[in-house]
Parts: sequence; C-alpha cells; structure tokens
Amino acid sequence: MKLEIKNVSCGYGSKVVLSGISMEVNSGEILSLLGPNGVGKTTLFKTMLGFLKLIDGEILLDGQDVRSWSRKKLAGAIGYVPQAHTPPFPFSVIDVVLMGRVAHLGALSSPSGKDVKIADEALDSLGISYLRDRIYTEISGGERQMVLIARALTQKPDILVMDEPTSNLDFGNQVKVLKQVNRLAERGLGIVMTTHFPNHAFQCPGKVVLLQRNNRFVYGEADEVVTENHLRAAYGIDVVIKDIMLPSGNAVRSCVPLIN
Ligand SMILES: Nc1ncnc2c1ncn2[C@@H]1O[C@H](COP(=O)(O)OP(=O)(O)OP(=O)(O)O)[C@@H](O)[C@H]1O
Repeated sequence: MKLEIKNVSCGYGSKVVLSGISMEVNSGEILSLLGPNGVGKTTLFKTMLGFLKLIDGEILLDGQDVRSWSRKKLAGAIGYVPQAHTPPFPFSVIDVVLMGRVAHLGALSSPSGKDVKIADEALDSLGISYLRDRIYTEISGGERQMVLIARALTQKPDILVMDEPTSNLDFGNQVKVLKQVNRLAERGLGIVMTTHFPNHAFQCPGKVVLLQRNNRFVYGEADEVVTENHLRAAYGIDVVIKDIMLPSGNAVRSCVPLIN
C-alpha cells in the first residue's frame, strides 16, 4: 500500500498550521517526521487519521482519496500508536489490545474468539505474551508502548502511524522499540513516526521529513535531510554528524549536539 500526502494544508478551523506539504510512504518503508515543538507534527497526524478536516491537498491510499472513507475503513488501513499513557481504568493488557479490534466489530457486538486470537497473535509477534493478563496501569512505560503497538497491530493495518514511540522510555527500551519499528517494516508495514531524535532517522533508515519553522520543510533520504545545516536551520543549534566505524566493519551515522 502507498500513503501519499500531496500538497496538504492542515490546521484548526481557519488557522493553517502547515501548508503545501508532500510526502509518501510505501509498505515496508519507514518515514520519520522531525521538527521542533509546535511545528505541526501532531496536527499532520490528526489530519492523516481523519480526526481533523483537510484544509487543502489530498491524502491518498493506493491512489484513492481517503476523504470519502469512513473512520472505520480508514482504521482498517492506518493504525495509530499514541504516546504511552496511563488510562483512568485498570484494564488488563489483553483488554487494551482487544480495543484495537473495535474498527472490525459491529455496532453492539463484543469481541469474538477470533478477535481474541488476533490480539494474542499481536502480543506474541512482539514477544510480550507474558504481559497478557497483567494490569495495564501496573506495567512500565516501555511495556505500555509495546502494548499500544500490539493494539494497533490488531487493526491489521497496512500503515502504522506512531507518535513519538520512544518518548518517556529509558535508553534500553528506546532501542527495543526502535528494533521493533525496523522489524515491523521488514514484515511489510509502512511506518510513519515522529521523533525528537535525529539519530532515530539513522537507526530506522528510510525517508525523513524535517519540518522547519515558517512552513519550510526538507524531504528525502535520511542522509540528505539529516545534515548539520538542516538541523541548525530547524532547531537553531550546532550539531556534528559523523560516521562511526563499528567492530563489524559497518559504519553507523550519528548526530551529536554541541552544547558550547
Ligand atoms: N486544538 C488546537 N486548536 C488550535 N491550535 C492548536 C490546537 N492544537 C495545537 N494547536 C497549535 O498548532 C500548532 C502545531 O501544534 P502540534 O501539536 O501539531 O505541534 P507538534 O509539532 O506536534 O509539537 P510537539 O513536538 O511539541 O508535540 C501549535 O502552534 C499549536 O499551538
């Protein structure tokens, strides 16, 4: 499946936050969305997911304009992984994951054995079946993020939209989630994720959109977009980008912000 954002303008009522923005992601690819606080990443996500009305432009899935799609049909194609949060009620993990099946259920029906099987498969595919019967409010932030990914997977989407999937996670859990992002793309999902860490664009290779202020943006392969000049323009800080040689002989590109 191909998700195309074509010349999109989005915002709130008459307030335009982003305009003329274009990008695309195909099955099996990762698109990272970088940009300073308040530049419009979440607004773009909400528009992609149909929560905000498109002001101008087109959002196409395999060439079809999604404006005519029902929320349910859209949810079957695009899964959303929000930032890990604490819900007000102590649901079990399996119940949280089953909530992802809502888009596939009839008006008043409850999940069937088939839905439970799909939820269990999603937990298993992420290696977190051991959390199945734990209470969601009593597991760690990293575990919650994995559960929210499992919940989105039960929608059986082709595209996964992830809002800062590593926010609030410790160093180790960040890497675990990024590894999962790469694995999901290898399994054929198209991934769009926001991140505040330019290095994530090197660690989850693919295309990058770097949103700058004043409605400017740079779009292309990670190596072309995540450069010292572009990061300085977007964030107003100096950074050094270097290739680090690993013992394996492979190089990994890394971005270091300069404090002084
Ligand atoms: N409900 C709303 N009504 C009007 N303006 C809003 C609303 N929500 C956000 N905004 C404004 O839209 C702009 C973009 O906000 P958005 O949340 O999309 O930024 P972001 O890039 O996701 O930021 P962050 O990195 O801090 O999460 C900001 O100026 C914000 O104040």
